[in-house]
Amino acid sequence: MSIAILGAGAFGTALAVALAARGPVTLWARDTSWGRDNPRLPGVTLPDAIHVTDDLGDAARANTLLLALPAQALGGFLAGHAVLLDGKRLVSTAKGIDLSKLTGPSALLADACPQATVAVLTGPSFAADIARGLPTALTLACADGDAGKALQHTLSTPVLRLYRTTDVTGAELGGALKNVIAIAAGVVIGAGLGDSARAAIVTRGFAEMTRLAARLGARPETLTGLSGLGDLTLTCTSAQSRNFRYGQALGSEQPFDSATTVEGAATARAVAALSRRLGCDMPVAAMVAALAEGRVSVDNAAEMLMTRPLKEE
Ligand SMILES: NC(=O)c1ccc[n+]([C@@H]2O[C@H](COP(=O)([O-])OP(=O)(O)OC[C@H]3O[C@@H](n4cnc5c(N)ncnc54)[C@H](O)[C@@H]3O)[C@@H](O)[C@H]2O)c1
Ligand SMILES: O=P(O)(O)OC[C@H](O)CO
Repeated sequence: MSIAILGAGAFGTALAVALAARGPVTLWARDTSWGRDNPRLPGVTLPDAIHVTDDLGDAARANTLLLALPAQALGGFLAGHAVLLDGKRLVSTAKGIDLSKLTGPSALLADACPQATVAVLTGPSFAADIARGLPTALTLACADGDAGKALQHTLSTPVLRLYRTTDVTGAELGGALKNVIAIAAGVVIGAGLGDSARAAIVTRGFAEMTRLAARLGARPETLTGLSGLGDLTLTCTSAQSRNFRYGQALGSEQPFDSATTVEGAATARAVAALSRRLGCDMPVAAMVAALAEGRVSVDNAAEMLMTRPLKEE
């Protein structure tokens, strides 16, 4: 099985390094001027088994293509290149909800490439950890059980352990929504509101993650698995997380580098729109969207969440 990774950001590059332990991998980037040392993944020199190219036609000759692009870039990329990708095994690593279509990456792929086998790779995993060969467990979600099993075997290594599910909706929503809650957790810590408040926002955030996922047809056990609770735990507790750090900057009114990929900010806006459409209460996500757009202050956001009507858990 030939494998290519489309997108040489931190995660695409780390996956290439991990999979190169099993055999040749092609890594496609728009700009390859960095040679064998990608500034998106500092301290890692690419092994020889990785063929780096800026020729998408060359990369798309592989039969398994991992799309490691940010969620808000995926739709535009597919609009330009779907014809090269259709009929392949396509695996998205994006953790977000597309703002214009209000869908996850699997629907974008299926719409653009109707003959493709579509899957999602998600779960708790920092690119730097994967590139260092640290043990990591992920979820491979594919609606076609047999195709999912084949992909699980193609993409697992001795240190990259993939579990599989057919619940693509649940897996991709877990990955998208945890980024929103991680921003909220970062805000709490950045604003000095304390660890107890962080535990509260993560738990209530998880409640609304499961509520929205259920409304969209996800299975509850998927949300308590690696792709949901697992990734929520990682992202809300580690300063390695860009979403968490962005939240910390918001909470402490510090500047944040706008070139950093922070999937949860756009996804919070998408979730706010979805929650209005579905009549599904998502107060933490709504507050993250308002904070990211500068519509409320941190003090007001905390007060609004704490003074909502009292209710059962
Ligand atoms: N970094 C991680 O630890 C990690 C872990 C798991 C999942 N993810 C997810 O993987 C996705 C990618 O994240 P990342 O960390 O690699 O981001 P990144 O910011 O490091 O890299 C994004 C890459 O996408 C490229 N890109 C952007 N728009 C493009 C376009 N239209 N066409 C071609 N290339 C384009 C950029 O040039 C860049 O190389 C995100 O959804 C993220 O949530 C990241
Ligand atoms: O750095 P973040 O916040 O994008 O998180 C990276 C991964 O999604 C963690 O699983």
